[in-house]
Amino acid sequence: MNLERCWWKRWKRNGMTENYRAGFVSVVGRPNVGKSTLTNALVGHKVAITSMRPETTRHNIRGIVTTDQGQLILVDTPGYHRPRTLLGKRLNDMVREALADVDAVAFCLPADQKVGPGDQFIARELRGLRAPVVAVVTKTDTVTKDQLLQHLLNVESLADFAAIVPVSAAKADNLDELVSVLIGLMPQSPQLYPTGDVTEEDDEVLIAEFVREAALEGVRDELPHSIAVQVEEIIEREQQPGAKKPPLLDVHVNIYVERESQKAIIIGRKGARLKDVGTRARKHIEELLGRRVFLSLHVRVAKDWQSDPKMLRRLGF
Ligand SMILES: Nc1nc2c(ncn2[C@@H]2O[C@H](COP(=O)(O)OP(=O)(O)OP(=O)(O)O)[C@@H](O)[C@H]2O)c(=O)[nH]1
Repeated sequence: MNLERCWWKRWKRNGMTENYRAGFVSVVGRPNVGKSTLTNALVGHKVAITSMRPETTRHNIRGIVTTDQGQLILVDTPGYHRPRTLLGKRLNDMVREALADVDAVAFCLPADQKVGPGDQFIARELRGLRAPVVAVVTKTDTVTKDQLLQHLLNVESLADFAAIVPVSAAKADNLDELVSVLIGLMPQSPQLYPTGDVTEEDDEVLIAEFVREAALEGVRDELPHSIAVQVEEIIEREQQPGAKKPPLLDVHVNIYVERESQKAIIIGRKGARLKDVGTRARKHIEELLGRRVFLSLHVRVAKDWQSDPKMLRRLGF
């Protein structure tokens, strides 16, 4: 059988036309400009964690947006920044990796911050790419119309963009327009992932990320950078005879910090803070897995792991 014909028939049957477009879009920008919030808003599901602290994203997380016109695989990247540690260097390498071979780049520039040297640095890095770059002005809900207009002019003079699209992920404003602009830049291609898929990440990666997001809440100074999370194991409990619901899943997760004093902060008075972290993370994990979970969190000290190549490798960097 002619494989190509078979694929074509399936494509047609799924209601796709020959004008369908699909491809990869790298979402880049300085730390804390709203890349992960935007990725989640476009995908319509929580695939990337967010926080008020800069440098939250530590992996290239893929989120999938499917419409009748096309499909976007968004690659949410760590914030591009001046690295202070080996981890920082690895994060920048991840961004560069995410930029290789993409079909378009969404460069996020927040409306509430002046275009600065950090943005100019990224714009220079992007200049060498073959892929078109769309400037996405994020957080438009935080400024007045006049301020937005001025910001758009400043962004325009930064580089030669394929388009400039202002959006607010928080207010779901102009997101459809951004999707349509990005799809317009994708190559003609059949759908790359089945309709309904929202991410490519393993459950373990997402579980670790949900725990890290919960652990980040309310901690200050250097502590957010010092937290790393890894799922140790997931064990299915035995099904009780006659039980109607599926058995609980035991999820064992390690939270690494760099010093004993940080361990005490994460655990909190009489373990209250850790319990709270567990409750919040469990909610997202149960949504993700669609079943009840017993989450057990262990806080461990891995001295200066951000600069320890062996530990970084163990943690997947
Ligand atoms: N008001 C407003 N706040 C936003 C919007 N988008 C993101 N934020 C806030 O900005 C902060 C940073 O958002 P993130 O999505 O984590 O930013 P990021 O660029 O992924 O950050 P890194 O992972 O550090 O690179 C969070 O407190 C968000 O709630 C928006 O459209 N409007």
